[in-house]
Amino acid sequence: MDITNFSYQLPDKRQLFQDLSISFVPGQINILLGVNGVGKSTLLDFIAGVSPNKQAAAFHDFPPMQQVAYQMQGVPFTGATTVLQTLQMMLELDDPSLSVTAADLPATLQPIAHTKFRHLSGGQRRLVMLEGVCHLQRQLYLFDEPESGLDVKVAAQVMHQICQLPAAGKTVILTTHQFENLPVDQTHIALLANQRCVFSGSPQELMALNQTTSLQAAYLQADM
Ligand SMILES: Nc1ncnc2c1ncn2[C@@H]1O[C@H](COP(=O)(O)OP(=O)(O)OP(=O)(O)O)[C@@H](O)[C@H]1O
Repeated sequence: MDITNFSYQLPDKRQLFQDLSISFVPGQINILLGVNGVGKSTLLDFIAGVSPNKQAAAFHDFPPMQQVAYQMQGVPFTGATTVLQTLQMMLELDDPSLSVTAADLPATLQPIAHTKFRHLSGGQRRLVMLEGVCHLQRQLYLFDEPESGLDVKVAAQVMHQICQLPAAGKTVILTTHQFENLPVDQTHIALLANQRCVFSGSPQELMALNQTTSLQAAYLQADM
């Protein structure tokens, strides 16, 4: 899955990408890194097809929109539905005959199965959305800062859940600013800076390039 020579100007005429070429590895966890505002979420929007002016010629071998599950930042549900009703609605997107009960939910969600969304904390809302997105049957999963706002223990669980997807042949692209829980095996890193992709490779290659054994240190030393 490649993007080649992709340029994009924001509505206020600032150039966000200039001849951006970037690759993602199918069947792996692809981690999109870069400082705040570099364009990670915008790029996910283009990959997901939610940005209307996608320059199709620059995007190669991505699955069609119907095969993409996208967990955007924020939570798109109103407060009136319960956790179970929300997950049921998401399951029905794939197959109206599917149903979910409280007993099917992971232990973290069972106690809040019948709680309305408006009574959940921000972190709990994110957990529910993650659960729903992971159960959709898609080829490509996009997660925009899936650990943001979560307690360290829950964040580790979230990353563990996401890391199960490649074992089922799925491809993941995620953005993050946290390094603690990032998997280093079967992982591809793409680093955005200065309107381009300035590094593409494994975590080991990024660490070797910057002569460190810490991924976070390698990121901090990278040329951005
Ligand atoms: N609708 C919009 N109109 C104008 N500018 C926008 C719009 N959406 C995003 N931007 C700008 O695009 C730039 C990239 O934003 P984006 O959210 O893609 O960055 P990011 O790398 O995901 O940042 P963060 O790590 O903070 O989430 C930012 O400068 C932002 O202000």
